Amino acid sequence: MTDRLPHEKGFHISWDQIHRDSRALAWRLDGRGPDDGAWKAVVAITRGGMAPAMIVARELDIRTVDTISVMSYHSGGGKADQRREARVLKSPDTAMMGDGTGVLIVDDLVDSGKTLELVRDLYPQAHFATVYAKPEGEPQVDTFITGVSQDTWIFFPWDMALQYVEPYRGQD
Ligand SMILES: O=P(O)(O)OC[C@H]1O[C@H](OP(=O)(O)OP(=O)(O)O)[C@H](O)[C@@H]1O
Ligand code: HPA
Ligand SMILES: [Mg+2]
Repeated sequence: MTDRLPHEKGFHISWDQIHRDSRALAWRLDGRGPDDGAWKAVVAITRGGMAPAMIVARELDIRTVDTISVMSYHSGGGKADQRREARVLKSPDTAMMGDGTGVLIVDDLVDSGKTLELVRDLYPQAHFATVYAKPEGEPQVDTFITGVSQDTWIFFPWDMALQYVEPYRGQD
């Protein structure tokens, strides 16, 4: 069961498209680190940020890669007053992270911004990059490639499978 509702539109991303868009993100970030443009490390926000982070690390030849595990969930009682919250399940290496200076923190998308808000509180000097961004979360992200409307649900390739669909004009 996803919290997909009440999203009106679906944006279906193929492996090829997430690869192309993640490479575009890497090229956008190249040379923008604090130390003569270099980045110290890449940290993926698991799990959705792992594929984009791997591509960014490969494109920018960064070999210090770590993860921060964040789980978002709905808190509160009935559906109406449920708030989207997030908590950290696993942290990256403390010595490497410091205040986040020189660290690229990568995720697949920002929606409400709750996930990035939580991580930014921990590492305020890090650079936050996502492949996709919805308007509500844009204030939390420093660099993103493609904006999508708030009422769009993004389907990632790891959440989908190729399957048969009936012809447009069914047999009589
Ligand atoms: O801006 P927000 O409203 O916080 O939503 C964005 C986050 O939600 C999704 O992760 P999810 O929490 O579903 O976990 P997963 O990446 O492990 O699937 C997505 O990968 C982002 O990390
Ligand atoms: N797609 C997939 N996962 C998500 C989304 C989305 O649009 N928003 C929050 N998590
Ligand atoms: Mg995620």
